[in-house]
Amino acid sequence: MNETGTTATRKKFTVAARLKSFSYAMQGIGFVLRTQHNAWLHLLATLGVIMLALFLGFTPDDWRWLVVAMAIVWFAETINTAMEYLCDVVSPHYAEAVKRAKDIAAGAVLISAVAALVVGVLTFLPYLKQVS
Ligand SMILES: Nc1ncnc2c1ncn2[C@@H]1O[C@H](COP(=O)(O)OP(=O)(O)OP(=O)(O)O)[C@@H](O)[C@H]1O
Repeated sequence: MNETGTTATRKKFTVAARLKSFSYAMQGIGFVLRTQHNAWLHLLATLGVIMLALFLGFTPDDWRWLVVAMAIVWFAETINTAMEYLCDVVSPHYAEAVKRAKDIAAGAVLISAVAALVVGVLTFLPYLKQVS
């Protein structure tokens, strides 16, 4: 441990190190996209929603809602995946506490998806009324 009470060592700030850090984060997102079936569904929904919003000519205000709604789902999904991997390291075999942790993290994804759905419906509704 260092003087800040963490195991992280104090490193000098460099642009190269920040770029490397960014590339690790991109590797994490890439891994989630390649391996998580739920992420494939989120990706499909994200692309569908973006295309529909472009077609309907969303205002910047409405894009804001859409971006926030999509971001919370991706945020929850990536954290959930990280949690699952961590749980498997902590306890590769069945453990009641691991089941609780994984199910609660999955619940967070569900909450975010339902919230995004409500935001999406409320944002799209006025446009769809105009079209019909
Ligand atoms: N090591 C473990 N100990 C206890 N329970 C576990 C463990 N691994 C998974 N579980 C539980 O078993 C159930 C099924 O797990 P699984 O990971 O297959 O869930 P899933 O959400 O269907 O998977 P995926 O997200 O890959 O589609 C969940 O309730 C999960 O919490």
